[in-house]
Amino acid sequence: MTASNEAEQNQVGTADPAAASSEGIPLLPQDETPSGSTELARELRRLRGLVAGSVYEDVHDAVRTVRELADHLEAVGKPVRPKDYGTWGTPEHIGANPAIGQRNPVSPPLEPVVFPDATVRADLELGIEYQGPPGCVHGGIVALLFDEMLGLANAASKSVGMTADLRITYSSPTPLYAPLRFEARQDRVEGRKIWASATLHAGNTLCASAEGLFVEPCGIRDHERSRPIEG
Ligand SMILES: CCCCCCCC/C=C\CCCCCCCC(=O)SCCNC(=O)CCNC(=O)[C@H](O)C(C)(C)COP(=O)(O)OP(=O)(O)OC[C@H]1O[C@@H](n2cnc3c(N)ncnc32)[C@H](O)[C@@H]1OP(=O)(O)O
Repeated sequence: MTASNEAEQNQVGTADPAAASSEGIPLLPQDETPSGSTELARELRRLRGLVAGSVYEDVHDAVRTVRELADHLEAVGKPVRPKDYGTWGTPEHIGANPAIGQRNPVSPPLEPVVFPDATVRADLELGIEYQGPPGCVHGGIVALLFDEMLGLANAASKSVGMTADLRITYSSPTPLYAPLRFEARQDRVEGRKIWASATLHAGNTLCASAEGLFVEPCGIRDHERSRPIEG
């Protein structure tokens, strides 16, 4: 197997939509990492919700504990730097993503599934740590998740690019602690330009919709695909 084939095999977001049932199949692998990083991120997500969503009389002991934990992790961890990935979409790259990264406590995380028509869907609930207006999801968080969903819809359709233009229409407040559904699809491709669109519903209510233009970076195709994209 060539290096670029191997890199492509390891890429996430490459599940074949044709293999999906009408229930969809996960677009990204949802494996627990043997190291426990996924579990660590899950507990830190809990902490984010607790810290953002509560007031405490005295947290000095908790501060000490968390500081010791951070010192320990800093001492024993091996940093994963962008220049080490070699390519886009590897577990090391995607794990740190703020929308879908299983290693990133900032990510909800989105757990997208793909359907045979290459539509990508993600169901989730968002808590207080994502709040904008009282009881509602922050508009910037909605934009982040739309950007990711559009990117994933492009990945499912096997042509991807950098976000060049992202337009969001906020139609109705997006509620916290309510089942939300994102759906995204690639609409068309012309040369290096890719258009995709998405919706966000809470039940039957359309909360927001998005349209994005993505531009395929030079050097992402074929044999050059595993070349890192310089930002
Ligand atoms: C990419 C490979 C991925 C592989 C992954 C596989 C696995 C997937 C797994 C997981 C998916 C993860 C998904 C992540 C999602 C997150 C996405 C982001 O957050 S991206 C960061 C934010 N975006 C930027 O930082 C861009 C900054 N801008 C640029 O770098 C450039 O401006 C760029 C690349 C967008 C275009 O630059 P130029 O030099 O390559 O190309 P020019 O010639 O300027 O434009 C090409 C065509 O596009 C139009 N164009 C460019 N920008 C436009 C704009 N803003 N509005 C309208 N048209 C625009 C131009 O008019 C031109 O059109 P004419 O060919 O003449 O018809």
